[in-house]
Amino acid sequence: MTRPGTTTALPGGLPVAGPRRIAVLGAGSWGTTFAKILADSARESAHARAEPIGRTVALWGRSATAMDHTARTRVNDRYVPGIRLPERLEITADLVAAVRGADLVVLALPAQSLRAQLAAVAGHLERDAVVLSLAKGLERDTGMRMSEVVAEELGRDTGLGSQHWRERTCVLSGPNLAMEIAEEQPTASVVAGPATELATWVAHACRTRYFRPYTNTDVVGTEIGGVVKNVIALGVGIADGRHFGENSKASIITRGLAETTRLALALGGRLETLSGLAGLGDLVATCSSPLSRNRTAGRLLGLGLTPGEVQEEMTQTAEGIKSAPAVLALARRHGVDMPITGAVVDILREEITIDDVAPLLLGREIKSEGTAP
Ligand SMILES: NC(=O)C1=CN([C@@H]2O[C@H](COP(=O)(O)OP(=O)(O)OC[C@H]3O[C@@H](n4cnc5c(N)ncnc54)[C@H](O)[C@@H]3O)[C@@H](O)[C@H]2O)C=CC1
Ligand SMILES: O=C(CO)COP(=O)(O)O
Repeated sequence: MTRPGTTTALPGGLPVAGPRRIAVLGAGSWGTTFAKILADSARESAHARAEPIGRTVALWGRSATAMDHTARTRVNDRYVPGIRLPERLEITADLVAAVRGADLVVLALPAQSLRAQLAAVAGHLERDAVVLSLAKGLERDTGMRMSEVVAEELGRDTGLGSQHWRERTCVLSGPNLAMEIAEEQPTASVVAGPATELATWVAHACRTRYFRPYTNTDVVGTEIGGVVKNVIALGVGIADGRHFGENSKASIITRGLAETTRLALALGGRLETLSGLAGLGDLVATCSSPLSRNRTAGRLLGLGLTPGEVQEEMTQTAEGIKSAPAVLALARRHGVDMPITGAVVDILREEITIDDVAPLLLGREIKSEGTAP
């Protein structure tokens, strides 16, 4: 059955057999790794059909020096050290060349940079292109999800209207620590789109023997799961930095899932999404792994560094730091109680000290368990 607000057909102008050219914008850890997935997928599916590889994949990064170096060495030393990138992957700092003819454009940029980059690229996008957002953040000033930013910004800049882009925008989220995937460790993920056909079209383009995308049409739930788990991972990191043990961390993870689910449901997301890869799956991976930048940032806070000192220490994006206040504001607008997010925001604003956080992280009133407020 089709859900209200979803469409059933592949939008016009798309090759049914899958994208012919894919551009990945953003050559950090996830963009570089995802470009590798796409290039490997193109090779594997051509091999399975005993056909030549018909699909090109380009990875764009803003630094000409860094992209030159990566193109020459086939390794992105700074973000995914030691991983050799597929020979056929185009590596470029030329934005126009990257997106020319691309029928799938993947956005692998930090959430707060996305709008400006969309404005820069809008004039060069193919009208029928599909957009896939990988970012796990809310826009700080507006509280918008990335798919909303894409539809609004491209709708305005291309003159095609936000509905045109809403029908063509998918998001990908799940337990996807980039470095593990770059090492080809088996991993699952979720592609959510406005229609199953479109999500499936995208999923086929990023399926490899080590990366397994599932599909759904719950764009809201999938995005909220990815955004809020970063904030909860900050909370778990704080507990870790305070040398609290596994009980504390499991308690924060579990109650963190409850508040994430409350927010997602209030915004129209679905319960099964939050108990799936984009909810529970990502939360567990991020909160358990020393590879997580958000957990690491939280840990530094727990060890007593100020938020400013933590920002200076972090060489990669920890989205939760900038998104946490926007998550809390969004929750308040929808009357959703998020005590762990609230405590993390208080710490980031230096309104409470790390010594006061233990009771706050798990609320203080006696309530019944479950996701209800
Ligand atoms: N690294 C990971 O394991 C995963 C990351 N993500 C999400 O992917 C998004 C991107 O994160 P990462 O690749 O990890 O970040 P990163 O910190 O590794 O790299 C960010 C990249 O974006 C570039 N960049 C920053 N501002 C820019 C701008 N204004 N214009 C153009 N390029 C700009 C940087 O130069 C860098 O290449 C984030 O929203 C993150 O939450 C999602 C799943 C996994
Ligand atoms: O989103 C991620 C794993 O799914 C990456 O988490 P961090 O951004 O905390 O490293």
